[in-house]
Amino acid sequence: MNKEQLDLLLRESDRFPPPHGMRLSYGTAGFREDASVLLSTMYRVGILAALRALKTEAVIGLMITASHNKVSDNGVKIADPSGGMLTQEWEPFANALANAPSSRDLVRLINEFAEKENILLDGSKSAQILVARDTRPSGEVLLDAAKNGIGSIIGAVAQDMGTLTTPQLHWMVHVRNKGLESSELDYFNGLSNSFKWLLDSNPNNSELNDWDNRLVVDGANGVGGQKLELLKEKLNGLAIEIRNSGKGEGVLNERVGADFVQKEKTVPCSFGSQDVGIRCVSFDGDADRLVYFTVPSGSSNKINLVDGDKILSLFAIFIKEQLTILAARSKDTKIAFEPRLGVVQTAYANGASTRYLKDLGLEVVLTPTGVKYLHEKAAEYDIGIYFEANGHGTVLFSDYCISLLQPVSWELSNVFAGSETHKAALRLLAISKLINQAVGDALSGLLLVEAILRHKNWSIHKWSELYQDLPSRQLKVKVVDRTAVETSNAETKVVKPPGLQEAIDLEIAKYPQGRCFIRPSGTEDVIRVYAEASTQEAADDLATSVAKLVDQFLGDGSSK
Ligand SMILES: CC(=O)N[C@H]1[C@@H](OP(=O)(O)O)O[C@H](CO)[C@@H](O)[C@@H]1O
Ligand SMILES: [Mg+2]
Repeated sequence: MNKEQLDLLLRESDRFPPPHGMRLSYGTAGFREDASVLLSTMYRVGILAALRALKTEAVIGLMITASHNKVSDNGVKIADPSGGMLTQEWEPFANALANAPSSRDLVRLINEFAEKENILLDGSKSAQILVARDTRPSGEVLLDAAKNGIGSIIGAVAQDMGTLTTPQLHWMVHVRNKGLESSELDYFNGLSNSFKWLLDSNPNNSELNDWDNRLVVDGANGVGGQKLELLKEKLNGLAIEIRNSGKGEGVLNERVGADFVQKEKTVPCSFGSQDVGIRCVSFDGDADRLVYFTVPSGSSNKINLVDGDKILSLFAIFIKEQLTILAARSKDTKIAFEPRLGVVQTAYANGASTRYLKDLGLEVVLTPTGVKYLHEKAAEYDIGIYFEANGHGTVLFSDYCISLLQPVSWELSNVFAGSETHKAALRLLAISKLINQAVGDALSGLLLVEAILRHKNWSIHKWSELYQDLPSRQLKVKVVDRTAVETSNAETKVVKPPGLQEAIDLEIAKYPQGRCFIRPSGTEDVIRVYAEASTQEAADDLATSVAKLVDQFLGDGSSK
């Protein structure tokens, strides 16, 4: 590090002292805390992003959001050159940077790491970082701190993309590094054009006059509703009404949004009896998750949830159908096109969904919780579909798969132009353009769901009846130290503390179709408990008794 760089870092970092007595951790979704303690973290993640951009010689993203968490929280995460999450290999360095007690320690860490990674800190190279934030009031000040961090590495430049959804920023990084157009308008045009194409490729277009095109969207009072307002202008064929768009009285994520709807299975604010039977969808605060639901008739405030597992199932059925159409014709063409299709879930996937997918003949694998794990696994397939039950997911097409699909569609256009086979190839290409290739995206996910439902002429009820969810319950337990719990087998077994898994197994054995696991949350200071059983009462009882066990082994007596 040259003297100019050293002086700059020492001077700037002194302005952002770290909070006392806190241990920050780059968890399931970056750093997340109460916004009031995050200034120094933002500054330091700015440095991290600049180093990553210098190392990879590519555009990097920095997103300020705390997703579904309460409005007083905030957070930050980095998008790698592919548009995916920061490589896990850099997470220990991210932790060390965030927790360095003084400016001198910080500079020492940067120096050592730069040497190890062969990153030149002499200003001889330039680096570009796209920065954005969601609609949280704390975002602006925190973004300034992050820009300061980026500016503390000579040669690194921040480009402020303003207020975006998390997936928009990841998409911009992804396409920018492919040398493609990456403005917000390009994003909206890409989505609306491929959506239109999918609708036009519908075999039953004329019979669909009775398809109910009404859709009511819960924007979680966040950025997603605002962006959908813009996208909506470019969409035909859907009657979208947006509520909780963040323009009115409501508070971000407070009794609204995908996390609330999925975990509480309760009608969100601004929804009610007027919506009975209509297709409704909730985004989370930064619009990287979506779940559908309907409001049943009657006085209860409960909803019928159509969660990430059912979205995954819908995508899987449709893609499999297109592949089957193509395979049937492959003998008539010279092209052998049999891509490997894989489905990736976590232990939170409802057991009924996993069984349903396997019964369809699909290859299903489980990974630990967190998009970085699911994404990595899905990328191993030619077409990999991943979803968390909470509604985060997407469909990944490998470059190899796209490179085959393109000539297949051309060859088919010569011999079978306009045929179902030709359309199947074009539909798969349209899906690969519509669905976000970098991360789960509520906007593109919504359009793909809508296109498929319309294609199949399915109501949300028909979709919901693909299989019956097993009753489930999720609880959180506050413990003294959540890192005391260690797990294995995609988080389904506890390995530490000793004896806890055996005690959980004894509880599970009491319930027909019982399944239960615990794991430390990566975004909250709690242990999460998930239980499934043949009745709701049994799932509730199993979750409660295992929460008690967690409390006995680790707790401070205040489970909630
Ligand atoms: C049970 C659950 O929904 N966990 C969520 C939640 O992580 P935890 O590590 O469980 O706090 O937030 C993550 C980031 O959004 C998401 O990937 C994950 O699925
Ligand atoms: Mg989110």
